Amino acid sequence: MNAYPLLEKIDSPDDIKKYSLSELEELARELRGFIVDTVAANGGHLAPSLGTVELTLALFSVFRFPQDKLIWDVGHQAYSHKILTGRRDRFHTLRQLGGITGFPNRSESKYDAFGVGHASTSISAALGMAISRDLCGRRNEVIAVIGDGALTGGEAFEALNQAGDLGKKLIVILNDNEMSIDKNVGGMSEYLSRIRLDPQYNRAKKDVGNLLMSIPHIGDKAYRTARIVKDSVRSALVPGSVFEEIGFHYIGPVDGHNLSLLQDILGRARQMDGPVLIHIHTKKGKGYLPAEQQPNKFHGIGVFDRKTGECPKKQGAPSYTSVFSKALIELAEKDTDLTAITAAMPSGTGLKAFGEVYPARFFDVGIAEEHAVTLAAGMAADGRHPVVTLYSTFAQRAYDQLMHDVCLQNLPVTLCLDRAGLVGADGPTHHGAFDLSYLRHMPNMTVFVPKDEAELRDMLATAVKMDSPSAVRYPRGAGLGVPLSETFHDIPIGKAEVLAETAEGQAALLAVGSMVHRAQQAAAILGEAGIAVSVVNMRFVKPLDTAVIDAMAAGHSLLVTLEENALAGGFGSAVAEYLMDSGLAAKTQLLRLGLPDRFIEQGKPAELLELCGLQPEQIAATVKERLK
Ligand SMILES: Cc1ncc(C[n+]2csc(CCOP(=O)(O)OP(=O)(O)O)c2C)c(N)n1
Ligand SMILES: CC(=O)[C@@H](O)[C@H](O)COP(=O)(O)O
Ligand SMILES: [Mg+2]
Repeated sequence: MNAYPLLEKIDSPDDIKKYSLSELEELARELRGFIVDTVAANGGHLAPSLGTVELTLALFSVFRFPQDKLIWDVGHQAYSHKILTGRRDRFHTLRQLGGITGFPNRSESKYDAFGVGHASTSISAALGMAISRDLCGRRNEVIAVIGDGALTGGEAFEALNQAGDLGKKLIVILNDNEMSIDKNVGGMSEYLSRIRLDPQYNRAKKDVGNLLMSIPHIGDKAYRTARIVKDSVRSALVPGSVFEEIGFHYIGPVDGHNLSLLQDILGRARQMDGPVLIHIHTKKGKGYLPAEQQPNKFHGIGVFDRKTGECPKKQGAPSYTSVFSKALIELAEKDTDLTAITAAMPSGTGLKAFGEVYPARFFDVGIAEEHAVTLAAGMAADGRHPVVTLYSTFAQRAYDQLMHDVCLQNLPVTLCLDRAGLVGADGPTHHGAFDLSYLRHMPNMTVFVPKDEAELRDMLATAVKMDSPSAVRYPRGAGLGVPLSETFHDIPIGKAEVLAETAEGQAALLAVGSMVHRAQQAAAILGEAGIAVSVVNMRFVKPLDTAVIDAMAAGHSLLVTLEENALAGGFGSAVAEYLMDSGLAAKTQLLRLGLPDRFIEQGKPAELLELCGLQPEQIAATVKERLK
């Protein structure tokens, strides 16, 4: 029997316009079933996408895409959008190598108006499109959908600020599900809950007609006059007055699962002049009980059993994240100056546990990486030692804060970069491919790269004792399963560790982080082929252990650098610069292995490493070829 009879008739969003309200409600059920089936098999962002099913159907039934432009913030809630825009038949390849990507992507579909993955960009991009439209004299609509979590990001406020001022026709839909990945934080989040608790919302839920009446029509003079008279009493009483005050028409809060109400409101918003903000209230995980009950777990999830919602039990080595989490708690017991800062990723970075043990020293700043780093700089300037833990990819946001606020003032802030290297299914928006490149040129910075989870503990302990900026970068997922010591050992700053040295070696493999173990495996393969190579765990990208490079250059004709970072400007570049500057380049060959100068696609980490030629057999073959 066909499980998705309505869905299977949809080849383009225009088909949705033919469906009656009751058919659309049935279609919403089918979409949810289809999404749960696929994510159970592939993993993905389930709970956010289940919450936006009615919104997507309402948008597609009211607007004309792709002439009208729809920009999803983060894009992790856009699975219905993907399925309804010609990608249903390929949706089973979601997040797999060569398959449908997990986020809207301009090269994947003409309906994906803007590529996303990092939060809080949608309103800026939408405003840019609205300005461009007006410059060309076109009349299409531009719509940004942003979550309450993404609204904590500074860029969203910067865009609202300008959009309210410019007065361009623009629709912003605030999808408020009372959650970021974890609990949402901040004054804006509190403000949104006050609006939801406003008796007017509860009245409006019962009396839809009244809510619709309150939406102004084009040329509604009384409304305009009321807006111009900035009456403080009105400001205090009218929900959404903050948005009104900066220049938006505010509509809401609206039940985001009431399809006909959404259709009505979107239809009216389309008729309005100027920027409009529609505040909808939705449930994260809507329609799939395990996700409704545990929206955090089902925000982004691996494969799971559709019937029970259970994930396969994790076996094997502890993750780098969990080793980091425990180590920081242990260190903070003795060092009461340590504080910990996350930008909306307490679970993902492992800092949630720190917050439970040391609530007064833990800070979740929302999706605000820039603020997180300068906040840390402020604490450090006043005598604390903050540990800012960010995903490598999101730390890109805070480049200037690291440079200008932390390094320039030589402040003792430790940046912990989780998910460094290739992350897998999230793809190019999320790979931590560039941190060694963007940290290496910051004066005063020390960059630690642990080869395994035991070294991560020791590097963290060493970094938090420093009185200057430091960064520790480690990969997503399980460690190598090495034994963990009960105590911490200092790692000498800037000193590499020689793991294997051959007197008559032709090549020396100089590796950092995740590539150290692969270098050892490659060395074993080469050894079996009768080629003896030395292996060095470089440990630091800055300062570079130039003494070890000198020694390796003296004993080997070929140096090979290995890193899970972009080759452009990364560890290998640092070695190349040193060889040139020291004159060693004249007699020493250098082979740099790492991530090529392109954005790496999504896929399983092993598949991606293979694409980049970084699996041990490939490394061995490349070295062998070069030695010829
Ligand atoms: C710059 C940046 N920092 C952190 C993240 C990780 N992240 C992805 S979704 C999300 C929460 C978004 O919450 P919200 O916008 O309310 O969407 P919801 O998941 O609740 O639908 C976070 C923190 C990100 N994508 N981009
Ligand atoms: C959409 C987003 O940015 C996050 O949900 C991210 O996908 C989490 O990644 P991890 O699964 O590595 O925690
Ligand atoms: Mg949310």
